[in-house]
Amino acid sequence: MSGPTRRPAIPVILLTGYLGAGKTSLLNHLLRHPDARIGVIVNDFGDLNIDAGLVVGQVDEPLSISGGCVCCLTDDSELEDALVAMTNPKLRLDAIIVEASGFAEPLTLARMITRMGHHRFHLGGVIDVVDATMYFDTIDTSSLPPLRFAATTLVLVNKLDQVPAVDRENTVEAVRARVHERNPRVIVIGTHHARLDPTLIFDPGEGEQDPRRSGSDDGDNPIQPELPIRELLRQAYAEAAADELGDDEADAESLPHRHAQSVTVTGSGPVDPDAVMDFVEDLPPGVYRVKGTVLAAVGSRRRSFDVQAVGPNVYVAEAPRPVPKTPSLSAGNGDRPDADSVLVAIGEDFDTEAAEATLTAALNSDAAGGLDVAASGSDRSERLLHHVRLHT
Ligand SMILES: Nc1nc2c(ncn2[C@@H]2O[C@H](COP(=O)(O)OP(=O)(O)OP(=O)(O)O)[C@@H](O)[C@H]2O)c(=O)[nH]1
Repeated sequence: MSGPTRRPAIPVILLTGYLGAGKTSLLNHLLRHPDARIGVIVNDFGDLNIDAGLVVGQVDEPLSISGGCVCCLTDDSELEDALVAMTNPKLRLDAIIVEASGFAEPLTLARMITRMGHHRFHLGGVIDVVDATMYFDTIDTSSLPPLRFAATTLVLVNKLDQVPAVDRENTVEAVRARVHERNPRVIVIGTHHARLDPTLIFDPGEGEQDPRRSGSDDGDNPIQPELPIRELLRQAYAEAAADELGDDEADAESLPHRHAQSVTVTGSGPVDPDAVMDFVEDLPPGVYRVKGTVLAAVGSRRRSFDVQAVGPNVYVAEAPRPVPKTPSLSAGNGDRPDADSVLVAIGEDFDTEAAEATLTAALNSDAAGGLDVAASGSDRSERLLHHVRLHT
């Protein structure tokens, strides 16, 4: 999305949840995705329980790579060094997931990542996994909803297979209501075995496709991009997962199994930056992510910006080159050779028509004559530029 000299910042996703809720299951599920290249940081060495077959190398090495990377930290102060190391373009990672121990406080962790403010990575969301059968006995036991949801962007109500089929919807709804009492912007999704559609939280294969992260022009110390055994391991795990389902398959089919929805909108000419920021700073209900590139008038110049939002976290960076001629942002968006800007909104159960209408207006304000760019371009870019300054 951005130019040849600037590498896109990698999203850092925090994975939190009460003991045994399903954090490791989610991690393993994401690692199994055939296109995913995920860096993993586990800050509790003793609890490391990632599928060993998906991890190559010794766990006490600072970095190792196959389907995913593992860096085990026994000390939180090492976190920033590990994150910086994982942004090495040779690793071509799509995302870095930090699995916190069961007792970690999401708010504190989120603040820690944000404070680091490193332009090579940014907070890409906080996922909290809760156990559908234990939620009201463990993390939500007082009259006030848990504070942890203030920092959360996505809650998985996991282990729904252990709830009678007739009660599943109500169970998710009860958790959703409590979470929303604390933070109405959190997306709440029911899962079993933490089977989450990965496109909700990162772009599988994005790091692989991005030549700036390939390091291929960098001859020394190459890291083998793909271990031959990787595919075999994925097949083995896919078969194991099928066996695990076994006779429960039919029942599992009746479990909520939703996929992410997405809307892709393009625009020509400079966007209305304020309208874009209105959208990304206050995402409509159900929209979890927004990503793309926009062309904006800043003073007398036109500049392109990479824009990302995950829940309440907004990330904007200057894009040295405009939107690619063939955006590969989302399935079904097709070729849009004339686009100056493109934004994709991703979420679950959201009003796609309303989102499309709002974004279309924001990205085509010039054509609609609704914005006098020459007169107001600079002022209207101020919020956009403010976010850029936060990461430089
Ligand atoms: N029946 C059922 N079991 C699950 C589900 N998700 C996870 N489990 C099981 O629950 C146990 C705990 O899951 P983990 O993924 O290890 O949970 P965790 O949050 O990483 O656990 P800690 O690291 O101990 O905090 C494992 O035995 C999983 O196989 C689910 O949706 N349904």
